[in-house]
Amino acid sequence: MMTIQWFPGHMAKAKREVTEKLKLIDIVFELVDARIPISSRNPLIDEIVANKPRIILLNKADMADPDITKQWVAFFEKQNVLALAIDSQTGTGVKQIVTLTKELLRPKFEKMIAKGIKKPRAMRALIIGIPNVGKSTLINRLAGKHIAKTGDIPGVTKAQQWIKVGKELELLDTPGILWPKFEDEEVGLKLATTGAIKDTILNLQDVAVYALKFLATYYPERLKERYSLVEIPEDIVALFDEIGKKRGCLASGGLIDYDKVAELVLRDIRTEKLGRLSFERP
Ligand SMILES: Nc1nc2c(ncn2[C@@H]2O[C@H](COP(=O)(O)OP(=O)(O)OP(=O)(O)O)[C@@H](O)[C@H]2O)c(=O)[nH]1
Repeated sequence: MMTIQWFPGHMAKAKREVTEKLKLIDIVFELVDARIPISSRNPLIDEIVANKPRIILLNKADMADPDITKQWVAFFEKQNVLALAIDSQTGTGVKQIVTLTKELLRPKFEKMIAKGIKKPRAMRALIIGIPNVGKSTLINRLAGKHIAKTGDIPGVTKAQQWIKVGKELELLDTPGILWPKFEDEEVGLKLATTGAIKDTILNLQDVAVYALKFLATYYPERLKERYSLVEIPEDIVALFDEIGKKRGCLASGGLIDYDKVAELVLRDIRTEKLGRLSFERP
């Protein structure tokens, strides 16, 4: 996983690169994290993509709360944006991307045929998303074999290549990478909780405090069960203490090691020890 420093110059360059790629394609697959579908979007995406047909792909849906994901799909559809829950790692939902794309682009291609083009070219698509959202994994999944390297270095320009997805669809081999809205503190905390940004960027204890408060509010039963709590203490330090005592996160002298507690809780969240969690609701 890469940590990208998004300086204003980098942002301008990323935007320029995506804008260039947009000229080549018919449809955008906007990849977001199903657990945080708003925080994992680029703040300027609507402006940048503007009039291109688009499908929002709620990736890593295997890790998200299925009921909440359904609500998100309905939320986007209410705004006239097609949305689809997928799991790029196993391929769940991925076939539907092609079906939806065909439906969405049919009018455009029927027009081409009406103009006398007998054999229209393949439909062309671009995957766009913030770092670590699963772009390379999805490209590999759509390609059916390992073409794009996962963990590719972002921003390295090379000749544009098309990857065939069946007969009717082609995908640009390099995805569009855009930055998240990380000037917003809560967005940063959500990105860190889900592991989208490196743990060295934010204070680990701050992230765990945020995550635990969220769990206490929205998933109290799972929190109790995981850490064998009879009640969830109101006070966040007391909650850290309880979890630390139960799990043996101790420093010398028998004191609770809060960094260890934070690490443990975040690891548990990211490895689904508390089940499928969504950190954003419509
Ligand atoms: N559980 C789950 N994990 C996924 C899914 N898609 C991708 N991942 C994992 O998420 C991590 C990031 O995936 P990548 O495909 O490298 O993400 P990317 O968007 O190409 O990342 P950058 O190259 O940093 O821009 C990897 O560990 C993947 O295995 C998914 O649908 N479900």
